[in-house]
Amino acid sequence: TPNNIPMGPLTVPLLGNIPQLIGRNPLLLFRKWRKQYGDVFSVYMGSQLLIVLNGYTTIKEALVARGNVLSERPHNFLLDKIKDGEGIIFASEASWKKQRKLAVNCLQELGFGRNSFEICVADEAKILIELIEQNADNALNLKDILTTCVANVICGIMFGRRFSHEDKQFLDILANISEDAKNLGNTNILINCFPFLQYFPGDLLGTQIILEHKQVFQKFYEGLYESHQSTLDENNPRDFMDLYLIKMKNNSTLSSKEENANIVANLKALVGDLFGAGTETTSTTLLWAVLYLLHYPDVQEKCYDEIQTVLGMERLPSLDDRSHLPYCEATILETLRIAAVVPLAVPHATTRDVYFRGFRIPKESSILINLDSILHDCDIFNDPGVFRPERFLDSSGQVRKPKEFIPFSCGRRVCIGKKVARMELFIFLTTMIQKFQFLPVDPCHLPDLEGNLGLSFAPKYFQVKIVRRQDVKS
Ligand code: HEM
Repeated sequence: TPNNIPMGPLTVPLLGNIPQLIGRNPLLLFRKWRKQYGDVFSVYMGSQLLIVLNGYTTIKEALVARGNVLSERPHNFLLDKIKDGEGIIFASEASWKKQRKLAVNCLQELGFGRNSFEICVADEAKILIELIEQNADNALNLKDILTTCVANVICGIMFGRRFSHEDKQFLDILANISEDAKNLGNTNILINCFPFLQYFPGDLLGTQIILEHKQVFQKFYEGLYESHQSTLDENNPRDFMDLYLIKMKNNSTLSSKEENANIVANLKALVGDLFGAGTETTSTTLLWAVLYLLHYPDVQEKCYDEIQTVLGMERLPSLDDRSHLPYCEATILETLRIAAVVPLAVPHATTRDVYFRGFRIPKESSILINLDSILHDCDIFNDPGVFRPERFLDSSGQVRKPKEFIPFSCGRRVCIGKKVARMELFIFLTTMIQKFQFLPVDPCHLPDLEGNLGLSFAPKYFQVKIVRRQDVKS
């Protein structure tokens, strides 16, 4: 290929590979193109070059050994419009380092990801059970209940409070996050290549809606910031917002209005990143877990039996039980693998020309980290399309995690919420399985295992029939 850029599928003038991708599942196309062009191939979105990296060895080398030059985030039209402050997820290298370090410090001080944090998760799991209980015996879409409970775990740490399941503003915020996660993937492609499409009447690509949501988020975070600022006690930080404000004040050399505005914009961006990333991903994984349990009732029964043997019906699961519930833990790992909720990670980029595996990755091209190519690699995971928790157990029945299992990515940009996500998945899922049996609404038509790919990979709308375990007829 010209200039040593990786090979890739044939392109159409002006549009690149957009015609092949629109309306298709890119993950399936990428599997095919990997076979044709190898672990490093090119895709063009209009004139924009995307380098797609596949396979464990290639991705590990790119993100760890070459992480210093391949961990930037790309700029694009829509992101630049959405962004106000820096945040972490889409921040570019210079401010990212500072923001990520600060966020990780604050979260660690608050016990995020440590066992002390478990109480927040366990309390929310009890509420989850009550809410499901109220709807047992009916056909139920679990999405809203799960999302609200997962979001409230993050709200506890970020804002020191939880929100009611009937709070209209909160529910709207969560619905907006979910809609954006779904739309951003598709909208991103076209609007970034052809920004003039934003002027087409009728909000053809849903760009306006994304920008309107941004205003709603800003108002929500603004309200929380103001209530924190006006009641801040520097010697007694209550939550992430307090800690961040105190740290920024102590670090600050200037006290100009401009700097204050900057701090507030960065705080809102950071809180938005943690709230968005922490809510959508974990609740979607739980939803996939329930969907797979419908398709694999034997797995559901094995999890239930294990919980019964170790905990019985009354004592709720805690993190200390994790090592005694290896089958349940393996079921969670298998869900993270097969569902691959963030299958293309978050796009990476380069700030200069980089030579990688004999190819040139030109400055400012986007790099897609195809985690799906690892999690569904048949050389690593036999029969990757089959849901089989046993693959994560060794011969003595203990959990065995291959080094290639990286649903949270790896290297400098590795997910900062992975410990907390694993904790939430364990407590929420085992508590639900202990109390309820999940059944298909129509046993002859199981809900689809195909998902929708946006920023995350989410199941299509489905309902489930829930029966209290004490009512299950043996
Ligand atoms: C099942 C749940 C989750 C999955 C599968 C997941 C997966 C990922 C992946 C694949 C990335 C991209 C890494 C890269 O660009 O190479 C990421 C980034 C990130 N995740 Fe998660 N995540 C989950 C939960 C969470 C939670 C609970 C939080 C926080 C509360 C969180 C916060 C973040 C942040 C802030 C980043 C950006 C890191 C950076 O750019 O430096 N995630 N996550």
